[in-house]
Amino acid sequence: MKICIVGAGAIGGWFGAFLASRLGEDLVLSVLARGATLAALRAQGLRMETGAERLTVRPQRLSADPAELGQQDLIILAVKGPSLAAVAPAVKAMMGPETRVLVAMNGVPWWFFEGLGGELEGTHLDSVDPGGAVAALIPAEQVIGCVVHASCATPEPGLVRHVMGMGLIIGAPAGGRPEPVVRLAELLGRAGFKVGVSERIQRDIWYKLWGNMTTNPMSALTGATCDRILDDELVRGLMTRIMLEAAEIGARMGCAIDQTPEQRHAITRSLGAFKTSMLQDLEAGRPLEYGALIGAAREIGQKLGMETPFTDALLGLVRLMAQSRGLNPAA
Ligand SMILES: NC(=O)C1=CN([C@@H]2O[C@H](COP(=O)(O)OP(=O)(O)OC[C@H]3O[C@@H](n4cnc5c(N)ncnc54)[C@H](OP(=O)(O)O)[C@@H]3O)[C@@H](O)[C@H]2O)C=CC1
Ligand SMILES: CC(C)(CO)C(=O)C(=O)O
Repeated sequence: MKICIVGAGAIGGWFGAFLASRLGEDLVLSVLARGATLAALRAQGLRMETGAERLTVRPQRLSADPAELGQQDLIILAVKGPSLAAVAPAVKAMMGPETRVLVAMNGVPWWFFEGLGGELEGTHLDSVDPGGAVAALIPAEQVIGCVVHASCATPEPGLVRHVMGMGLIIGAPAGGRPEPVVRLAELLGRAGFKVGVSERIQRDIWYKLWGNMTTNPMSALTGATCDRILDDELVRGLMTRIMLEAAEIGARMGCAIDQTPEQRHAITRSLGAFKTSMLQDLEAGRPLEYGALIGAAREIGQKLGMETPFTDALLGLVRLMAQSRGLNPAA
């Protein structure tokens, strides 16, 4: 099987290292990378620290040019939201009619309303895919959605630090249990991931977003780890207000959440002191992915005619901070 990782950072590297080390010869692993990451992968291989284990795998093909990597059976797309539009043509270049693209990214994806049904079916979100360029290149029929329940970091290019979690939930935008999804779940399971198949993956995405849309921006704004954010009753209270808005949106669009914000806070709090990927980006001077994490919630609310004052305030703050630090372009 030919698998290509697009976005060989924390999550892409985590996928690549487990797949290559556990599936060995059944796999031809390619990595599309550039700059310092490509140089490090060429010089030292893909390295991962997971618990006490230190792994180094050697992907068979490494390139910044998708033409050199060729057509793939599976592409694992694990870039941050702000890189999506730039990388989509490279994904397209490696796709044939049977290729599946596993979208392992946080937030609302560009294909969210392709197959969900309900009043927003077919809706396009500019906060995620301005102008629809990504949707035109990567059709929803070839996408497999994915929720990642893990935490990883890249202390240096080509090195992944796996902090916790092996959980994946995957599913097709149109729902059900189509054969390619079931086969992929089996393959990922053989590589050591704990995989669930969802018959309505948008619900799982919305539920994960329910945590990330507050925790990630709050961590970037405050510089605090998740435990400290949730132990501060004023910050936690604001997060609760935002989550109540998102829960209402979810209920309207068929992604109802069967929990209270306090129950969700307790789950995140139990994970202890860790830095969200957005805080890691801030510290590394990289763009922040607020579009898919919180801009999308506001945009969906607007399309449903719902007011989201707390969500809007958090979006305004994190967006302005990112723009004033020169991390994201001014709108
Ligand atoms: N980290 C975590 O613990 C978790 C992250 N997630 C989500 O997973 C997704 C990926 O996050 P994460 O792995 O942390 O991100 P990283 O920033 O660690 O990795 C993204 C990678 O994409 C690469 N990339 C970006 N643009 C291009 C391009 N044009 N060509 C080639 N490579 C490119 C970057 O390379 P370069 O350095 O060259 O820009 C980088 O290596 C995000 O949506 C995140 O929210 C979900 C759960 C947990
Ligand atoms: C907070 C965490 C690790 C939750 O899984 C995450 O998704 C992120 O850092 O973006």
